[in-house]
Amino acid sequence: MEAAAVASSGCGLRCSLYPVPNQHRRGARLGLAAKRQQRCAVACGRLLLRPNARVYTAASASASAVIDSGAGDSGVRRKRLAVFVSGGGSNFRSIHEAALGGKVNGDVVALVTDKPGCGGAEYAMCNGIPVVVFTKSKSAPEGVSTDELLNVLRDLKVDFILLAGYLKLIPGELVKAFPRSMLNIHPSLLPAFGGKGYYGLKVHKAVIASGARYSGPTVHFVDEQFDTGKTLAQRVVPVLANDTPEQLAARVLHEEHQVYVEAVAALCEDRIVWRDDGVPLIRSQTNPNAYT
Ligand SMILES: Nc1nc2c(c(=O)[nH]1)N[C@@H](CN(C=O)c1ccc(C(=O)N[C@@H](CCC(=O)O)C(=O)O)cc1)CN2
Ligand SMILES: NCC(=O)N[C@@H]1O[C@H](COP(=O)([O-])[O-])[C@@H](O)[C@H]1O
Repeated sequence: MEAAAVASSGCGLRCSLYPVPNQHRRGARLGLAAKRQQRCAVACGRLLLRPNARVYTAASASASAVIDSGAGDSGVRRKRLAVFVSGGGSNFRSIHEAALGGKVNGDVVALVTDKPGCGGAEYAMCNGIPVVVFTKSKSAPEGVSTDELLNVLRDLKVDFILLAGYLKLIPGELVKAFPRSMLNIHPSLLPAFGGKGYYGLKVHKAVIASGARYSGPTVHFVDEQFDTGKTLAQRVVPVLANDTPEQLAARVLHEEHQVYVEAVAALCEDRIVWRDDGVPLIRSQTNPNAYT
């Protein structure tokens, strides 16, 4: 299937056949865009391309144009990020904006989703970020397998994976392929209120029902199970006497946007230090002897 067609992306923009110059790029643009063998299912508006389709899209061109982004002022190489999203994607957006604004020493080079119609995927398409549908399902037959996804991530030279409201279990093969390189954000103070069944508003309902007086987001490394990887950062918010789950969710989400960007900034500046007992710490940007 040739993607010479141009799809309306539903966001007022149209996907073109050229790289979209809205990523924060410090390195040379190599202009490798040309026709390439497409390994992934790229969603461009309503046009969903199957694996192995020979395509020439804004998304693939845009991604392949940033092969070597080089080192920034800090001397630390700019990192390449894949963000996994199932929903609205506000954490994804805050990370993308932080990358564009220079707060994060990295570029979002792919959005991976199990829900091609979600807000996060729409935002990616509107911003020239390739969308990969993972995994294949009845509702997303254009999805890729784990092996195909691994190939795409290697192709895109992804350094780090960031789960941001992604609701499916990450298979062991993928976890193993990105050791100490995959983060998740969870909307409670883990290990409380985590694991299968705890996602979105269900978490906040359970927190309120428990009578806990404090909650807040946890950023953690991803292991093979839901929410059991090592904690990297947390923020605390009060649970108020008359809170609804929606009110608590909004208070926690506000903190998520700050703490995830700070954690990703540290990751991309190589400021994560692993203590001998396996606990990851963040080295302060301003004081190299201070850790949180
Ligand atoms: N290998 C890992 N995969 C994922 C992790 C992880 O830590 N290790 N974190 C989750 C995110 N997560 C909370 O942070 C989470 C998401 C979803 C669920 C859950 O119970 N999901 C339901 C399906 C919901 C849906 O599709 O609508 C289910 O699996 O039955 C629990 C925790 C991301 N993946
Ligand atoms: N267990 C995973 C989980 O519950 N994740 C939560 O889903 C929301 C996604 O919002 P967003 O799509 O606006 O970033 C966030 O609150 C995130 O912590």
